[in-house]
Amino acid sequence: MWLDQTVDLLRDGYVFTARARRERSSAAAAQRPRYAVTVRLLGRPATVVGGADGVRLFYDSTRMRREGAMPQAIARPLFGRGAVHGLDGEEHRTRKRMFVDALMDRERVDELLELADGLMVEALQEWRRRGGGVVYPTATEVYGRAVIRWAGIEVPPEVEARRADDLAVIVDGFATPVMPYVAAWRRRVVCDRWAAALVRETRSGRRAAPEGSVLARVAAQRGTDGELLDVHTAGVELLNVLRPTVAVARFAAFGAVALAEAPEWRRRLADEVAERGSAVGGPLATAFAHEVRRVYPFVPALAAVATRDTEFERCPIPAGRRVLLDVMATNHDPQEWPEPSTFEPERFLGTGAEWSAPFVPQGGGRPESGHRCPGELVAVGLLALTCARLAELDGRLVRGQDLGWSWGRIPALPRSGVVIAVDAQPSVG
Ligand code: HEM
Repeated sequence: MWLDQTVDLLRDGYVFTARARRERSSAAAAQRPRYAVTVRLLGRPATVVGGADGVRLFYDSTRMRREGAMPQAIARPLFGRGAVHGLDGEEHRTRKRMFVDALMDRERVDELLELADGLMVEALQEWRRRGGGVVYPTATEVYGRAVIRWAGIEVPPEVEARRADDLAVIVDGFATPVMPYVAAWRRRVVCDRWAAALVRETRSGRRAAPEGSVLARVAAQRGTDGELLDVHTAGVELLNVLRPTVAVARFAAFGAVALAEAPEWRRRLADEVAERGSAVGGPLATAFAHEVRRVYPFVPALAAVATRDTEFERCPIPAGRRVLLDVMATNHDPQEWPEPSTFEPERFLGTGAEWSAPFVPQGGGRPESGHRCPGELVAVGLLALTCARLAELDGRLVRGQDLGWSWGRIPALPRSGVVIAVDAQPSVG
């Protein structure tokens, strides 16, 4: 068996699978599989799949499980111990229903988006006063404050800001040795304690959580045995709503870059806000957000384990083999996406492409019945309103900043955070 490639994965990040495919399949170029390549990670072989067929295989729960798929060294700091991400079968269905009920209710999500929009307008007014600002930290704080309040967690504003920062540090460092990873773990411990205390206080009646709020739901959540989840696990799941919402700020930074590179879309989005009198839920801004999620890097790959012998592109996958879904390559598959490198939001205008098999920025299949992300309404809504407000702001990128990112650093982010200058204008909103 060939050498372990875990170090290559840490070094190559997003381009690891592409590089592995190129190196392994050059000998058989005529018969080159589109996705299938077997790599060796953490001492075990793993087979890469992708494209629409790969997505169908990966989300076939009769052939794949999640338990043991993600290395604990990554899953623990990012998702927390006992999180929904690693569950299977009835246990997963029971836990997942809570997320789907809380996060896929359009009316409730609209309340979150309106709250976030109000905070975003305030933040951008402050930018106007100061002559500009930086997209990533601003979006981190706005999304953090909004989701904490919407989740039914009443805490002082400085705690909202601190927790938003903690959660952003977890996302930033979970896959990057050494200092970012240590920082991520430190913040994980702090956030776990905080979230467990919120659950404990809610259960004991010392804290009021509005009915139907995320906090009320996690505090009341039961396992398949009918018992309340232990406070640690309930807290972990509370954070599994807050943390990824804050992480949408990474897409916001990329969205700001995309807007700067597409002046025509900037005009269209600004006009849409003016016509609709709202930045929430605009069809053009929503299509723009989908295209940002398709084009820019966030999740590189997902992991499962085969539960029985199967195959992909004639490559045998024995039971027990780790399987990686190549998210980045699937979102850029030239057989599925014409001119995949071109930024073109029209692909998502009234086409339903956001529900097509090869669109997997937040996983594939159905959120109700599989592991697909239940937070897409939230993520797309926040990203769309942010792009719409930035379009309306009509700022410009500050020259000389480093908008590049490292393909080796997961998750990616433009290095400058995206610095925007704004001319003094009368305030709107
Ligand atoms: C930054 C934008 C986001 C990205 C890129 C993202 C991506 C993903 C991906 C790739 C998965 C795994 C899918 C799978 O394993 O098959 C996932 C799962 C999940 N996401 Fe998101 N997500 C985002 C935002 C959100 C938001 C805003 C929420 C909550 C408000 C959320 C909550 C979850 C939860 C609870 C799961 C676990 C689902 C399960 O295992 O059944 N995510 N997300």
